[in-house]
Amino acid sequence: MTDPSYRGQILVFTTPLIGNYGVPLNKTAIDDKDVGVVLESDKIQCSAVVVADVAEKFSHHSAVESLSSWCARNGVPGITGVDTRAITTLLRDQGTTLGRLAVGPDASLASPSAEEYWDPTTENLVAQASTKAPFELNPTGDVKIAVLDFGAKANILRALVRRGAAVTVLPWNYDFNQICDRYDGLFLSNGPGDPNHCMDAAMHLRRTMQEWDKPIFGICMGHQVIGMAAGMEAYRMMFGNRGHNQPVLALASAGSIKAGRVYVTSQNHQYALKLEDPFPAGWEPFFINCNDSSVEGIKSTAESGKKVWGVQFHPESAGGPLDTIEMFTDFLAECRAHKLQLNIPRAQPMDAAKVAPGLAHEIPQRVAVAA
Ligand SMILES: NC(=O)CC[C@H](N)C(=O)O
Repeated sequence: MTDPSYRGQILVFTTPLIGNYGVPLNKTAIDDKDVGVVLESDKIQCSAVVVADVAEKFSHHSAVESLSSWCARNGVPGITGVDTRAITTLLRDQGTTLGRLAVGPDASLASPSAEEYWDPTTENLVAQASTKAPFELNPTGDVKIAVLDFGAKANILRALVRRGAAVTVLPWNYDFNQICDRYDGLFLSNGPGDPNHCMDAAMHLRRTMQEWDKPIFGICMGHQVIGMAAGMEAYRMMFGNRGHNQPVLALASAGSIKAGRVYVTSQNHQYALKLEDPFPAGWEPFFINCNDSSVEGIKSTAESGKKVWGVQFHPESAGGPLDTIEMFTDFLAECRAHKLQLNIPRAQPMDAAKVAPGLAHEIPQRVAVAA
């Protein structure tokens, strides 16, 4: 409920009893090593929740309030006592649907006109969810990562900081090209709504990918923006992929990921990159969804000389399986290797004939540095 990617959505829980763990205290003080929250952001992001049976009594050592009191404090409506199985069946048949919560006598049998349904996808929800001003986490980290914030989950920032990165979080439409020299890697976050609202970011990124050869990694919305910058198209799926048990097949190896393996992943998306054959020059498919064959990841080819990856799923989990969590380690390892390579002084061209007459052919022209 606090994942900013759910902004604007009414969530229908298929688990019948919801709220029995209660809600923990969500601290909101950023210190320079922590992202400042326990949950995925500082507030409830979804528009409403629908649960079959809400637990008023909660029991968990870290809980401080019930689900309904938390919703009330956040001004987010919830409805209970409805048949979520019937709603799920309807959504399974007709796909994600515009919805509306109404209670009381006036609501019964009322059939609102189409204009009475708010369609969140018409708005740029990313502009609402993104940070308004840049901020830093763990400034003393050894590798400097810029994060384009489309509505980042806290656990993504945590995954970077816990692996030693100094993280600068930038607004979604910030032109990174102006400051790219200061960073060792670029990360593009998850975010709510239609990725086509982020075309400005994709255009900035297109230039970055042409002119900057350091590692770039994107998750979910970030992956879609990378795809759009590479010339691919993002479309709205009839059935989004959600939940914590989505199997994806790796089609290429990179870092900890091995081609041919299936990884179980956490997902939350309504849009996807269109599967193209062939892929744009310099790009290849990275992962494919085992259930619906949708694109789950793309990467730059070895021949392109670039290090760019995007995944549609959530390696940071929270919640869900940790099968792909090492992708953060892989990304930072690439950034560190790249940084090391840049910092090692290159061999100066020498006048071979003067240094060692007769041995000129043995003096290496370039020093190769192992990654
Ligand atoms: N979690 C995300 O980043 C989702 C991306 C995009 N909003 C989608 O629904 O496809």
